[in-house]
Amino acid sequence: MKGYRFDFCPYERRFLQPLVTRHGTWHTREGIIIRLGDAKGKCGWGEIAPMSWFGSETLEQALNFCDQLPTEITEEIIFSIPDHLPASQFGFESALVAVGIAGYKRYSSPLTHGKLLTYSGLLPAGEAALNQWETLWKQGYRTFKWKIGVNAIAQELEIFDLLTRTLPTSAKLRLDANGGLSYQEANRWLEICEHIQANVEFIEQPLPVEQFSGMLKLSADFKTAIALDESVATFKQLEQCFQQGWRGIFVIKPGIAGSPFRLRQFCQSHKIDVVFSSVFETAIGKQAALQLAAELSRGNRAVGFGINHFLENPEENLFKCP
Ligand SMILES: O=C(O)CCC(=O)c1ccccc1C(=O)O
Ligand SMILES: [Mg+2]
Repeated sequence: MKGYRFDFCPYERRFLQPLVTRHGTWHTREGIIIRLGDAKGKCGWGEIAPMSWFGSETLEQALNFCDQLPTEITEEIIFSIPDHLPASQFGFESALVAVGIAGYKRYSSPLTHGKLLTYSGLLPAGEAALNQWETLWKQGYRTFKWKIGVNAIAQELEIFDLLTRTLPTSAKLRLDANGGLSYQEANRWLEICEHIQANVEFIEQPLPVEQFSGMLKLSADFKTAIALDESVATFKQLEQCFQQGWRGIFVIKPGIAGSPFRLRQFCQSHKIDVVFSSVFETAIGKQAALQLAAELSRGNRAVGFGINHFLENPEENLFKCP
């Protein structure tokens, strides 16, 4: 079997604006860039960007996995990466596709797939959203995501009221609770969403992962759509939620969803309503994730890959690998 020379290089980069969610504040993104080289000197890059608070392996587990691999690896090794290392499965498989796996059609860019992706812009949590949506609007964003479940509900509802009154009517708003609402609070948000003029595209992960039946009930009780995110972080969870009857929206973060080959098969055989979303990866992981998004998006849901999240843009100096 064909062997590839394997190198890897850890990176870290600071957020321009720290990401505030109900899980706390995230300042620095750490990950691993990997490189596979073939005998002809061609190489393919991939990225492992774990998010253990979301259900993927930790950075340390990914680093340990890379450390124990030989410097020459095969497709067989890559396709047998265990399921508890989903971000690693994504990184290695995308590097393999990039170096040119036999019999696999490679897409040169998301734009050449015949579909233009539209992008959702991420607003900061709290009232900072009020004076930042306009900048994103001027950059062309028409779909916005705002984090909720961070501050007290009364305060967030007040900001929401102001925000929905000032956003242009053609704007779409996504509310991402990161599992931070109680069942009652989720009902309250959804009731308000149904009685306003503004266009709320969906509420993302209103309840904690354990409360799947609560989310099924919310999606049956309200017209505003519910999207699962943390509940479907890895492929196994995605499959389980589908089997348990979820027919609402699935947020897919390819960077932590595991094997892209398996994800592609699943999305092609079950016609699910998907929103693709970033894990704040570098251009390397983003390119691979957006290729999948362009290929597998149905309908016209904006992808959650906004720009300008980082202070350092270190792609150019990442590769001081041996
Ligand atoms: O999906 C988007 O629109 C942006 C990405 C995003 O919100 C996100 C990014 C990193 C980690 C978690 C999340 C999230 O959806 O909760
Ligand atoms: Mg989310």
